[in-house]
Order: sequence, then C-alpha cells, then structure tokens
Amino acid sequence: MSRFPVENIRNFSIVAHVDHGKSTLADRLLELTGTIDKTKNNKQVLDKLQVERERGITVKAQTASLFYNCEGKQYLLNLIDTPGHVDFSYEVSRSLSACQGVLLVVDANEGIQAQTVANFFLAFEAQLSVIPVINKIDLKNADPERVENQIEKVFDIPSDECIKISAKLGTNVESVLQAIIERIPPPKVHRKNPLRALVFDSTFDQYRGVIANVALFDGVVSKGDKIVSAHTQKTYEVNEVGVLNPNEQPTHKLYAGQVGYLIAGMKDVTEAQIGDTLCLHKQPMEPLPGFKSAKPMVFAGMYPLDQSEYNNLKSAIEKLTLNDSSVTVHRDSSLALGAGWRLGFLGLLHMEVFNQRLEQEYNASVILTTPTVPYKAVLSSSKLIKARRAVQKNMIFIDQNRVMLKYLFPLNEIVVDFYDSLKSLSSGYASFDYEDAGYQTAELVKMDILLNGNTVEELVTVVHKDKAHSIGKAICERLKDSLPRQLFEIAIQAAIGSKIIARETVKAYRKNVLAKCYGGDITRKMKLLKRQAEGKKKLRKIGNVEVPKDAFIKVLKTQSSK
Ligand SMILES: Nc1nc2c(ncn2[C@@H]2O[C@H](COP(=O)(O)OP(=O)(O)OP(=O)(O)O)[C@@H](O)[C@H]2O)c(=O)[nH]1
Repeated sequence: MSRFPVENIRNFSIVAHVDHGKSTLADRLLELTGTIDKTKNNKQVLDKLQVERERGITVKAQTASLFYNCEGKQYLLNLIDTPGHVDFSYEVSRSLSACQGVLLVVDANEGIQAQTVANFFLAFEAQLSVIPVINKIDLKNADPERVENQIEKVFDIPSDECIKISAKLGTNVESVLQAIIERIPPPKVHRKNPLRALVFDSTFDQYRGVIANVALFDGVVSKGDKIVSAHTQKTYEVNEVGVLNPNEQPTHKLYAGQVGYLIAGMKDVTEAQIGDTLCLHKQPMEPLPGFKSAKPMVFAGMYPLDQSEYNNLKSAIEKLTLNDSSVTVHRDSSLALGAGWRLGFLGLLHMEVFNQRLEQEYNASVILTTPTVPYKAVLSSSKLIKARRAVQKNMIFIDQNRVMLKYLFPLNEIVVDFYDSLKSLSSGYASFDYEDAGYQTAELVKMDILLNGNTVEELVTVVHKDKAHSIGKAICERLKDSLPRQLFEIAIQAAIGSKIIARETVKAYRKNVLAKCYGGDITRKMKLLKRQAEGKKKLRKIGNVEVPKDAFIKVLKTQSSK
C-alpha cells in the first residue's frame, strides 16, 4: 500500500435516488479497473446481502478499492456504493465522512428526484466535490439535455460538467474514471502524525470477531500494532489489516488517506462502535468527530416465537445492530408474548429489511408487533390533544413539468401507506422524502381493547380520534375470528376511556349435555340444562378469558401488514 502516495488516492461515493443505477455503475467501474472479470453475470456485485439481491435494492453501503493506471501513474480509488431509499439515508451520511467527492447519478429519463436533492445537500454540506453523472442515456425516452438543465437550475452546477453515460451498456464510463482523478481532490491527511482511524462501519464474523471498516486520517497501522479505542479505552493487538477488493485482501499496512478493514480480536459487539476512533496505544490522540446518532421514526416490539430462543435472538439482534447502527434497542416485555425488545427504525422498509435480515442471516423467527411512532402525551382528565393537518411550507418549480412541494405532516399519516398512495395517484411520477420536524400537538386518543372487561395490554394503541372507530372495529373483528369459543360468552370491546366504540361477541361453546339423554323425560332434561347454565354463570363470573398466543400473533401480524 506504500506505492500509493496521498496525491494518488481518491475516496468517493456513489449517491443517487433509488434505482437510478448506482450499483450498475459500480459494476462497470469494478470491471474497467480489472477488479472483477468482465462477464454477463456482473449484476450489482456490491449488493452482497441476500435481502439486497431478492429486493433488488441496496440497503448497506459497501466499500471497494480499485487500482487504476492513468498517464503512467497508479491510482488507488476507494469506492463506497450507498443505498438510495430514504430509509437508509443514514448509511449515506456516514459513508460520506470517508470521502472527498461523490458521483451524483441521475436517471436520464426520470430526472432529479427527492433523494437526488437530499443526497446532493448531504454532499454539499460535507464540502465534497460533486460530479453529476446522467445515466441510462440508452433509454428510448432519455432526455439528458433536460436533466442537465435541471441540474444547473437546482444545484447550480454548469451543465458542461455533467457526464452522460449508460452504465448498463458501459457507454462513456471511462470518462467517469477520468473525472474522479481530475475533479476529486486527494484526502487531506498526515502520514507523519500518530495514527487516527475512523470506524465508519463494522460487521461481525463468527470466527474472527468484529471486522471494522476504517478510514485513516493520520498515521499508519500495521499488523501487530497495539491500538486503543477512544470510545471504550480498551487495547487490542491488530491481527489483520487489508483492503476490500471487493472481497477482503490482507495487506501489511494501511496508510493515512486509505480506506480498508481492520481485525483486532474484538469479540464483543459492543466493542467496535461506529464513529469510534482507533489510535496507537502509546500515542493516544484526540478522537475524530463521530457521527450524529440516527433518529428512529417507527417503533415496534420484537419477541422470539418461542421464549427458549430468547438468548439466541438477543445475540442475533446485537450482531445485526452492529452492522446497522441506526436501529435502537430497548428491553421490553409483554404478558402474552413474553420477554422481548422495543426497536426503533428509520422507516417501514427499514423495519422489514431488518426483520428479513434476522431471518436470513441469523435464522431467527420473531413476532413483530404493530409499528407505531413516538408520541409525547400530556395527560389531562379529557386526554385530549389538539389536532393539526398537513401544512404547506414551500413550493419550488424545478422545470416546466416538475414541482417540489414541502409540507408539514403528522408522521403517523405518512409512515404506513402514504408513499404507496402518492405513487399510484401520480402514476409513479411523484417521489417523496421526509425529515423530522419535531413534535406537534394532535387530537390523539389511547384506545384499549377489552376482553370481558379486562384490558389487553399488548393491543393498546394510540390513534387519531377520527380513525378510532374504524381501527377499533377492525381489531375486534379480527380478534373474534382468532379466539376459540369457550364455555362462556366473550365480549370483545374497543374503548376510549370508559366509552365503548366497537364490540364483537364470541358465542359460548354450548356443550350438548342432552347427548346421552334418550327418551322424553322432560324434567331430567330441564335439570341438566339448568345445571349447565349455572356452570356457565360461574365461569363467566370468574371468567378470565384464555387467549391463545397465536390469536395475538394473528391480530398483530394483520395489523402490521395493514
Ligand atoms: N436501460 C438502462 N438501465 C439501467 C442503466 N443503469 C442501470 N439500469 C437499470 O436500472 C435498474 C436499477 O439499477 P441499480 O444499479 O440497481 O440502481 P441503484 O441506484 O443501485 O438502486 P438502489 O441500490 O436500490 O438504490 C436495474 O434494473 C438496472 O439494470 C442504464 O444505463 N440503462
């Protein structure tokens, strides 16, 4: 790695709106630099996770070091491919801390979209060089000139700086490599200073422990060095350093300005915090600024399907959150579902992907409860909080056909089906991005679900006053379908305070006490029926409804998929 002086290094990221072609461009760059062989099978090579391949989207940023010869000089290009969906923008902002420039990929047909704008500003605020790349010029409806004008108008980047390519066919991709070398500055680092390495991502390997992705800002790190974590103050010996090419390739050393991985016998997932600084044990340094912690937007309870799986699930969640540090975890417990956790996610897709990764990568089976958003409640006797609807904040015309609208929404109104409705209403043209605007007052009510008068804690929800009736009714109906009949009648009720807003009844299971009673002795029949009625009365009085666990699961599963 010493062959690469700082001035021959470029660290860059590819950012774009979802599906505009980042991963395809990454494939071509890997091929052009000989990092991977050119075959027809190279499709999203950096999307390594099963969930990414199944869904065709990137959810994790991935790093690859490329070696490129240009005018007799050998360059080291460190590429970080990032996700495009709004739920994973935290991955983008972290990746940018290891870069000096970005390729901003824009689809030649769709033009600038919500995440294009959001990613541009992330890069702009981090003072990175932005190279606009207009992709998919091979499409029949491509209109690269229109997109150039949009880029000039919205981002103030002269249109002659745009590079027009087809990542799929490989057209003009070579000029992207040229632009990376000419327009992105080398990192500003000092190799003579003592080591400072920023941990910007990490994964857990069952055999080797934590594998930390590091960007070196100062100094050199070699195999055998004694290092210390600024976060935990624990010391370690470096077992292996290397670059991702795109698979791990050990090297003797890593120098300031380079990006690679480091394994130092960290066996516990809490030891390698993302945002931590690693220094030499003998020369501790001031830590580098870490990362703004992610702010979860959607919360859901997670429980093992079987309580005996609790410890396995705990360790799976710990390992996965090491790789996805934007998920928050708090212990929780429920009478029906046992011990579990309350997890915070950046959005619904993020929640689904996390769940799917747990199943696929850790073989875990979990119950995920209805997602909710956080509320701040001021409890008064009327429990009532004033409502506010969406308020328009801003409207900017990007060109004749495109407008950017800014609204203030209650989060609960947009997390579940807003994006789908927006897409279908606009025939897929509108795109959407959001950020937290703080708490607002709203007319919310706490809705209880009662079984024969007893509150079912697991089904208590906070809903908007106007929607309480329909949601309450739907839950009661679903519970009715999932509860087995018992010897006594079960009243299922949805209530706000003491007011009942919906009700369903599960009829008592009537045992045929007359089955063995042949003939017509009416007094004997009456006696048996009277005894049965008394038995039922007794049961109803002391009746504590037995709810089988899978009834909860059914109700919670249907609720969360709604
Ligand atoms: N016609 C055409 N299609 C392309 C081109 N580049 C990418 N695509 C297609 O566009 C789709 C999305 O490409 P990806 O590379 O997965 O996009 P992405 O931006 O990485 O998507 P996310 O990782 O989910 O954000 C795929 O079906 C690609 O085959 C191109 O130059 N021309």
